[in-house]
Amino acid sequence: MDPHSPTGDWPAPTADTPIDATVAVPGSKSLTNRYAVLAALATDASRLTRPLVSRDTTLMVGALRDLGTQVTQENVDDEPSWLIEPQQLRGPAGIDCGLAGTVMRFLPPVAALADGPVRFDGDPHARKRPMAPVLGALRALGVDITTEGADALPFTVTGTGAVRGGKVVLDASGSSQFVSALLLAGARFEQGVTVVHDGKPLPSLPHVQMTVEVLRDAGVVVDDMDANTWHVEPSEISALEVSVEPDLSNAAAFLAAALVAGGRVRVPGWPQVTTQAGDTMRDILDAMGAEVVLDRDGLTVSGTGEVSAVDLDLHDVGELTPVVAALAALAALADSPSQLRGIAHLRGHETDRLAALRTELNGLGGRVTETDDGLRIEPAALHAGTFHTYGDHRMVMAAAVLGLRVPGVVIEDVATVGKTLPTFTELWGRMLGRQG
Ligand SMILES: O=C(O)C1=C[C@@H](OP(=O)(O)O)[C@@H](O)[C@H](O)C1
Ligand SMILES: C=C(OP(=O)(O)O)C(=O)O
Repeated sequence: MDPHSPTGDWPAPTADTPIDATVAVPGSKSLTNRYAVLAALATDASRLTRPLVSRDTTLMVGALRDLGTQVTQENVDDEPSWLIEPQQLRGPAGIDCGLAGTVMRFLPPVAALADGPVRFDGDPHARKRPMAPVLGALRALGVDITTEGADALPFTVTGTGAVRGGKVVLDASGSSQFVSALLLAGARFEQGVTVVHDGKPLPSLPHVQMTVEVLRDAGVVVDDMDANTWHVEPSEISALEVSVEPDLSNAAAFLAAALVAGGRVRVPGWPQVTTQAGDTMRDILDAMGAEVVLDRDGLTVSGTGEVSAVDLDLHDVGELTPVVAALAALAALADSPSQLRGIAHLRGHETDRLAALRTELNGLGGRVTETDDGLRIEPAALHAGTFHTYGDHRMVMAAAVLGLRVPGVVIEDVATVGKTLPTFTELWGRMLGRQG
């Protein structure tokens, strides 16, 4: 947590004039934590420039250190920079996953390569997040895992220093992270790994594509030609020398601000080509009435303050849902409801996001209903009130977007945004021309 960031309740600032701001967004959580895992499994030292420094990535670094990896965190030219030196992975260790899906899913296969027991636990709500498919898959590959109840946190992985590997079939309809987890460590398994997804459609596919791409960057051979099947060849993992792209999903709230308040927001360094799911925000904002321009300097979004209703399938980009739902709730003048579909798996995210968004938006006067696989948001005038955040960083971001237009929105436990963006309130205040 940034020592200067507010904690407790935070009155969300309104936007009294159109915005004209440039917002430099820190590095991607998903890329930072993938690179960190691969660096710990690599043959030599890796250098990550501009990694995200937040609760989720700090937990990842802490866990890798507990497993024996050396991580040196420095600031070079005012930017964070990490030197990650792989060592023989070892137990015993106790890993705090916090509420980070990437830590609780990506590290059990890494712990399986350690020599000794590694116990995993996390925040109270983390014990409710789905884990069974990845634990079952590891057991099928010969790994010893004991749980203390259901197949969820807390559990202990007892490695012997090597994993046989081979083919596993699992149902990853609850989270793409089950697949990514096995692929990230799979090159270090004796037979590599073949992962077959069998079940309802896999969510967040761009995140699996991101995993495949970072593995290829590290010299690993991955076959992803067939749908729902991935094969990782056994091999060494090469050291990485990478600069982390800005987190495009974290950029979503700032871009949304331009649409809601009118004016424009620029995000420098927006990649021309990326596997980040957050890139889809360009199309979503366009559909909601913004003007969106991507050029070599970055992304610029301009809006008039009017938000259009939308019917969107967010299956691939579920992490954008809270901010998109806030935008849809501000489409008060639209003559039709908005529908957000394909996101049943959000019930297993940081909190049950469908229930949380319905409850909190309705608490401000919204007319939101939950469907089997998403949300239906009818036009309604919103009013002041407290917006509860359930330990979910993206609930804070959604509430801040609402607060731009609805006076008197108070965001409960604003510090929870530190899961991925500890400097959120500071950046938000600066975007609005005020102190954060
Ligand atoms: O692998 C990743 O970095 C992520 C995958 C997605 O998870 P789900 O597939 O569980 O939605 C995404 O929502 C999460 O924010 C990050
Ligand atoms: C679902 C998310 O995170 P996690 O990596 O904890 O699953 C998210 O950031 O929206």
